[in-house]
Amino acid sequence: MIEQYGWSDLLAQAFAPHARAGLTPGRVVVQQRNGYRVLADQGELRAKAAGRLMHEAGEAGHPVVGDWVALSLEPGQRSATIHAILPRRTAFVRRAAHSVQDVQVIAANIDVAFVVTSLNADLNPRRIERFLAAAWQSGARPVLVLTKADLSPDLDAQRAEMQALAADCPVVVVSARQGQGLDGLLAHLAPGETCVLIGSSGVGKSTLVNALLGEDRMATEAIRESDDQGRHTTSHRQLVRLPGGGLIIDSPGIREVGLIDAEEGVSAVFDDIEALVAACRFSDCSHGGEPGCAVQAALKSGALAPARWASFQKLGAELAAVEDKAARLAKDAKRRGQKSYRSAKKADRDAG
Ligand SMILES: Nc1nc2c(ncn2[C@@H]2O[C@H](COP(=O)(O)OP(=O)(O)OP(=O)(O)O)[C@@H](O)[C@H]2O)c(=O)[nH]1
Ligand SMILES: [Zn+2]
Repeated sequence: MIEQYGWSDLLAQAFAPHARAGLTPGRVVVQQRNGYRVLADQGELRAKAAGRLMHEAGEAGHPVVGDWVALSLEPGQRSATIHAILPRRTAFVRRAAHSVQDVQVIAANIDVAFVVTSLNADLNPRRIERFLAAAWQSGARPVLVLTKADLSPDLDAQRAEMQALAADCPVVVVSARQGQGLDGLLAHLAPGETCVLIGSSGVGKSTLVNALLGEDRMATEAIRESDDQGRHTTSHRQLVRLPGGGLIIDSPGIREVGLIDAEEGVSAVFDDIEALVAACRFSDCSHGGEPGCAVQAALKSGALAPARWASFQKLGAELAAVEDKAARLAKDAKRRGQKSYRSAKKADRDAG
């Protein structure tokens, strides 16, 4: 069962200590105000996060849709407790509303981000760039999707303009209305991989999701109607299997992820990582194994997804070329009264 939701040998390896502790793997498919629904080999279960997990982890360490988790099952009941989250491969985050330091993870372990824009209206390059940046920063592979091809005044010119903007990322053209281009879009999503659709309101995301779900959508609705809990959920099902074997996460939060922090620009999406870097014990930490490295700790706990860290490093290198980073870091370190790793090492040597 869980293989169909993207379970892999790599995940099984990461899960091994939890398996030895008698826990069961599952994937969070729905996040509700008062709990979760989790897909395990036993089927879909209601789940609550263990108090310890909620208290010990910051907000970024709370389970979200797409997370792989370690569960204990209540015998005879269709409910479970989440004890741990496996390290996230990728993650969409935004700053938590109540705090600048804290980040909120919206969804995890997404392989492909379809950035959707429609061909009937004026194309907005800045907005598309922002959605593409949000996709890159999550660690997912972006694919630019041009919808409503049937309404395009000049398809070839628009496609060329968008391909130039999207650089290396693939561009696909679809018309959900005419049922065109869906196979080309799905070609970017392997079985067991997870995708999201992000983009502005009205560009045709819902229409596209419905087209991709096809007949399975009916089955999804039927499952919800017969929900034996007898309670209607306010949030719709968020992680769903597509007929072709891919998976899709759909929720209002994820759809608009690229619009968050628009004012501050895309670099604001990396605030959480900058806070981690500032929390390393040494001001010149290379995050490559020094003691007291907050980045390595976050990678290990799963609070920071490796692909996000890789994107940050890539962008960080680019930023360093345009601003005097060294001067800024030195100033920051002085303000915090941090010791440099190199000078601490030297002091150790001198003392010993
Ligand atoms: N002509 C044409 N219209 C389309 C196509 N796809 C979607 N539409 C129409 O565009 C409008 C908006 O589509 P939605 O799917 O609701 O857009 P959305 O991106 O989900 O919007 P939000 O739910 O606000 O995020 C609807 O009236 C659709 O019928 C298409 O391929 N061709
Ligand atoms: Zn570090």
